[in-house]
Amino acid sequence: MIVFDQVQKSYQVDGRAIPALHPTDMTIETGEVFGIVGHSGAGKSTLVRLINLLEPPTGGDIRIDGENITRYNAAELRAFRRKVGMIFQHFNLLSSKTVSDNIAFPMQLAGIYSKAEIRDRVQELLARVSLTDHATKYPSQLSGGQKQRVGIARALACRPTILLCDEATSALDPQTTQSVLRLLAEINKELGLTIVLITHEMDVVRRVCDRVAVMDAGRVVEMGAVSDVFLHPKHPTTRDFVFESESIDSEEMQEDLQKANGRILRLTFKGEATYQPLLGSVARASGVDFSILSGRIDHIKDTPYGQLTLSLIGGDLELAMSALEGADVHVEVVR
Ligand SMILES: Nc1ncnc2c1ncn2[C@@H]1O[C@H](COP(=O)(O)OP(=O)(O)OP(=O)(O)O)[C@@H](O)[C@H]1O
Repeated sequence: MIVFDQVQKSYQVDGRAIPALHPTDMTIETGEVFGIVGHSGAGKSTLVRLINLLEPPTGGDIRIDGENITRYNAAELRAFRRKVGMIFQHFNLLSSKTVSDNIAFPMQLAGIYSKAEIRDRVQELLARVSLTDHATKYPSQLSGGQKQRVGIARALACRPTILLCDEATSALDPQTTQSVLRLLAEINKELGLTIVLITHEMDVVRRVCDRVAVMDAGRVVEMGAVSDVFLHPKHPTTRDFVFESESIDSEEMQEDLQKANGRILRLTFKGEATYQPLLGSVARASGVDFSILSGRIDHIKDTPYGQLTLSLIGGDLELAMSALEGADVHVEVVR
């Protein structure tokens, strides 16, 4: 478990302390995939670099599995850093080394593994990231997705318990992004690794994360289960991210809604409710007429969900709303 207790970070610029992370409390559970989303400059990288103490905090305590890592001496810090792997947007591979040698590098640096151990571990990791046939290639001979797979294998070399991902899919096309995210989800499930993933795309959070923190101007402005934050965003920054990921233009949407008659509801179905033929029976029982203004069906990690924006006219609106809520549908009155 990673616990931030009033952790803060300021950078010294021209003799002045500029805050990048205001005092923050946060808990990341062991074995979860935790997303940190925010616009450029929000403080995401700073927050993640505090977890492996690449940046020391200017205040507060960071406890990992009960140990206050901010009090570590140099030797403890070296041992701790082996337990935290990191992957980067631009992969940061060594261009003069082969795929195998890139993966072996952190183990060689650690100086605690035998040659045979390193050789066996590299083979095992090549298989895990499906690059066995590319072992002797150099980074320049690989695609972006393959490079990131090397980055992941290298990060796993010393058997870390935490994997930090800094915009790991931002330089990849959508299809390659999906395959890298699938690999991360697989690693999380099979190795029980805690993954902390920074991104500026809510879609990445939706696909792989269990919980998410939304950052804005050096503060965590919203934090919770992805299904709660994604389906019921509260902070304007979160709403912007969700709308962006759903390609919704909020001004356009407002214009469209103004043209619709009656009461406007936004319904959110989750899990099994997503597939139930509910609207027809509710309309018949309550006598309301409805027209569909927008709708989508998708997944949050493995859970299906659907969202519908409806305008409702006539009939018994109260009855319709309570029937929907009784069927586990979240009902939000838009107008
Ligand atoms: N080494 C540094 N020295 C001074 N200021 C810094 C330093 N690193 C970051 N900052 C500042 O701290 C703030 C947060 O930066 P950070 O890199 O954590 O944001 P971010 O959300 O990761 O942004 P991006 O998505 O662009 O990487 C920014 O205002 C940035 O200019």
